[in-house]
Amino acid sequence: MTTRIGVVTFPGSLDDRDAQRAIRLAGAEPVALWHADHDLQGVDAIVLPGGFSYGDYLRPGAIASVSPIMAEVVDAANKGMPVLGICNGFQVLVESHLLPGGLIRNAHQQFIRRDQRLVVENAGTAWTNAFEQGEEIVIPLKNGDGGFIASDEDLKRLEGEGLVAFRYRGVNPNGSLDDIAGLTNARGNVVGLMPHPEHAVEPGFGPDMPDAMRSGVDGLRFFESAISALAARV
Ligand SMILES: NC(=O)CC[C@H](N)C(=O)O
Repeated sequence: MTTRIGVVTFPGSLDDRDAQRAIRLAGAEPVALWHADHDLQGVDAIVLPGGFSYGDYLRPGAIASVSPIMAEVVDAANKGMPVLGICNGFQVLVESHLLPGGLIRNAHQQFIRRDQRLVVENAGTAWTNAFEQGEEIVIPLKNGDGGFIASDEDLKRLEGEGLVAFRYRGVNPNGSLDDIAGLTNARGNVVGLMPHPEHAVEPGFGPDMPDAMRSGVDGLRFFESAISALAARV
């Protein structure tokens, strides 16, 4: 049976269609979910996409975190459903307390767009199992509020328990603590990151890849990871 992965659209979501397309290219069926509904339509996994949900009012992700659909997403995540938050989706996960810490204005106060090198620090999650531990990947980054912050206590726990899923390599583009680009929960089903895997799923349309050894489709493996994590479960 085809894996069905839901993509939530909030008012102000921008990358929901790209996420749906990435899911399709990875071999799963994308299912459109609406922020005002309480219905997850029986999906197997969920993506919270990038954008500016509710105009980033209050704080990015803050209003989305209390939208009707998020009550269902939090419940499903707590029961083990794979949930991926991309950029604004990561901000929503943090605001929903599914992941710790916060995301604040980039240290240089500018919106940034770049093809970003990352290290996969935890290849044991539902969204990263197709990678090698310590593998370097390149996917686009584009945000204004990507600076990861956390209390000393949370940071110590994240580092100590291997919950840092991705770290920036080369350049720390936004002043994130410990170069943190993405996190996982302890169970490995909830992952959030600032860069955008759904924009690196097709050769020629993703990051500019000067290195001939690279394909530009590193993002596809996030979605393939979830498909195989779900297949292994049944
Ligand atoms: N690309 C995005 O998802 C943008 C996220 C967020 N609203 C920001 O600017 O930080």
